[in-house]
Amino acid sequence: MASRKPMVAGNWKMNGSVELITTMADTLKNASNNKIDVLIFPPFPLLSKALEADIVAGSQTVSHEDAGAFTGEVDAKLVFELGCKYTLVGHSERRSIYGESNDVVALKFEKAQENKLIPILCVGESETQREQGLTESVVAEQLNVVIDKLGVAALVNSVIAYEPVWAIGTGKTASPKQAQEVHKFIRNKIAALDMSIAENITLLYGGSVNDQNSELLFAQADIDGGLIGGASLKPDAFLSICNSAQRNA
Ligand SMILES: O=C(CO)COP(=O)(O)O
Repeated sequence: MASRKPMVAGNWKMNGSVELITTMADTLKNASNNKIDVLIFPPFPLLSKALEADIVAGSQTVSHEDAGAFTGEVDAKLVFELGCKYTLVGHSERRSIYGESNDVVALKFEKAQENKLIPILCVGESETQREQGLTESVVAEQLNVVIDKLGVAALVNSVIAYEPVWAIGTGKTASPKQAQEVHKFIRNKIAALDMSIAENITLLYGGSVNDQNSELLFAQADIDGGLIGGASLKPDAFLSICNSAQRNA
């Protein structure tokens, strides 16, 4: 019997403000979070404000190094010490804009877990890759690099977010059927290695999720919640997405 808990996570990217933390904290008090996990990934300087306001918060990335002369980087140990439970790793914007390879993403995943953070591993194909029928092989490779390096057991304390690159910030959401197909592929792939991990791992969908489409997406059997970009900057829309997840929990 699967025991996975739905999750709604807001990735603010390079957006937000101290004021938005306050508004969001007030709004999220209305989200009864007992059945789902609700969390925010604000920019680094807002993390302590979010935690002080009782928002569960995580970082948008962590360094793949422990410490040292890496100007501008932030290490996982510090993020954990601050009070965070989660970090994103391998978001497609980190991969495409900052050149993070699958190997670097796997190192970040490892550093997160070594420092007691739960990594949310982002995977997903580009539009061209989908058109070429490569969706499953791209997603499989992104997962394999982590599994080959750390073993399938490393997935126990992790979350996977399927975010098709063509759906991010474009308003082109994957249909519930398209998203479910890839989520099912991911769960089956893990199940081939370990059934219990596959049944219990939380799989999020991300890419133009809003308060109009979240209900149907979250109703899919293998979609356990969402990683929300733009709509997570609008407290009312974000609350309404949380409520959809709650209804489907
Ligand atoms: O990248 C995303 C979340 O990590 C999705 O962004 P949007 O919801 O703005 O498409």
